[in-house]
Amino acid sequence: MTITAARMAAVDRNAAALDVSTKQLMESSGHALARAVRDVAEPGDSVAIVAGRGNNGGDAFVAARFLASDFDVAVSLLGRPETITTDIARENWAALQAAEIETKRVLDSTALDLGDPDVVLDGVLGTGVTGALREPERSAIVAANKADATVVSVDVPSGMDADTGDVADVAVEADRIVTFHKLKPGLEGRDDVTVADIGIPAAAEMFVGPGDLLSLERDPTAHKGDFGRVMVIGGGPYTGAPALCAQAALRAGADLAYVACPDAIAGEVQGYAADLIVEPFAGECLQPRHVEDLLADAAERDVVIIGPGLGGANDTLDAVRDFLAGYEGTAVVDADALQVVPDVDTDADLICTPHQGELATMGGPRVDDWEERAALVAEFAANLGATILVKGAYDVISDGETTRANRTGNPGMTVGGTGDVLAGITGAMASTQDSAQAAAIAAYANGTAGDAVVEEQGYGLLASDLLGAIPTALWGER
Ligand SMILES: NC(=O)C1=CN([C@@H]2O[C@H](COP(=O)(O)OP(=O)(O)OC[C@H]3O[C@@H](n4cnc5c(N)ncnc54)[C@H](O)[C@@H]3O)[C@@H](O)[C@H]2O)[C@@H](O)CC1
Ligand SMILES: [K+]
Repeated sequence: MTITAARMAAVDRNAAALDVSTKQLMESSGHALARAVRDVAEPGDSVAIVAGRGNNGGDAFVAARFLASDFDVAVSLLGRPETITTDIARENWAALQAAEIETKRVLDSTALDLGDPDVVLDGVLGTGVTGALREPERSAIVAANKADATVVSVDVPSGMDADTGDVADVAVEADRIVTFHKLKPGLEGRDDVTVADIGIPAAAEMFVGPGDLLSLERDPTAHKGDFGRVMVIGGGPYTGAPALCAQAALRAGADLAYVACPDAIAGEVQGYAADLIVEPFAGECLQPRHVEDLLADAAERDVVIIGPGLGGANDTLDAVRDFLAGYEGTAVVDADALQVVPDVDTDADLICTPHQGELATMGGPRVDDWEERAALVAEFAANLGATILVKGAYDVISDGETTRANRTGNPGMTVGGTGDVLAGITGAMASTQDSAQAAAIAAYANGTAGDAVVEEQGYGLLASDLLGAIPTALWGER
């Protein structure tokens, strides 16, 4: 199992939210590095530590503190201490000064002199490298490769892309690599790598947390359409459900939300919100005769959400079946529409959002213990070939490969309509994220919105109260 740089940053942030700070992780990283250096060095050997200004360098500062009593340690910082990019790395640099451990500042590429060390510890660049190599980092990498020393790299050999293993320019030729938490994809197949457990709790990966929202950062050059055109197919016996769902999609950042609904209720749906683009079809409920037109419209949109307020009439369910059979994009399936999923033959990428009763109707597992449920839902999702988000006190999300759980939300959210809101957020997320991640973020944000509303006003929450709280849940405090 490997982990990408982006996922690692998310897990790190989730760990911090679980009260395991990045500084604690850095301490573990530095300790693991010091152990690796001890394995290749004799007491009294000289150890040249080359550190960049990010957390990769911070790990190396910690290692220096662990090694200084038994080795001849000298730390070279590539740049001025004021320009160290993170507080925790800067604090660990300060700790070296306070302990009177030998440090040097390398202010230009010609100033780096490693001497003739027995060991070089390479903390120049880790997973945070971006763009072409700059100075003095580039020269430091070249100097490390020239040294007649055993080279130990921190996390990844500096200059290498951790996700791909690509070296665009030069990279440190490491004899040993100590990587943290999990193997990085770019290091796969090498026999010189140690994976160090740095104390990240399993919960930081299992439970959706604020780190999962890091992928929602927006590029300032984005334009209309980049964040999704979401189409809700819903309504008939109910009018509020599709309107709530489509509004939630907008609050979750979709650019445009379309509601395809029977013309008998179209005016009512539009009346709830001017922001919606209502596209009526003839009659009082969805029927097979509407499917051809809906498929043509859906092909122009990024994501479809089918189910909210549709009802469970036989011909409506037939229409859902026909629609999914002909659709090839991403579809969030909710409410009555869920029951057709097990026997539909489709090329669509489905995200099903059942509560536990609906999951049982689909032929899925019904167990009380959430961890047991998670394992069974993963199996069920794999067999179905779909992503499933099972709503509950602990929401479970799985695409059969990745399984997550969500703990946000509260008993006030058992009120009608919150599921429509969740489906809407899921649809918006699915236009920029892969399906399992979209569902995970949606569950987290929906619950966070509900928690914010209840904190402010107490119970008595309406699903429509959630709408205004969605943006802060997604883009507020990280
Ligand atoms: N995410 C985690 O959970 C943990 C990460 N840790 C360490 O943190 C590292 C990632 O730290 P950061 O995100 O601070 O990033 P890095 O330390 O990998 O690199 C960022 C620094 O490099 C400079 N830089 C970036 N691209 C450059 C280029 N092309 N040429 C020259 N300089 C360049 C930046 O200005 C910045 O100073 C990991 O590799 C690992 O060593 C550990 O501290 C423990 C926990
Ligand atoms: K490194």
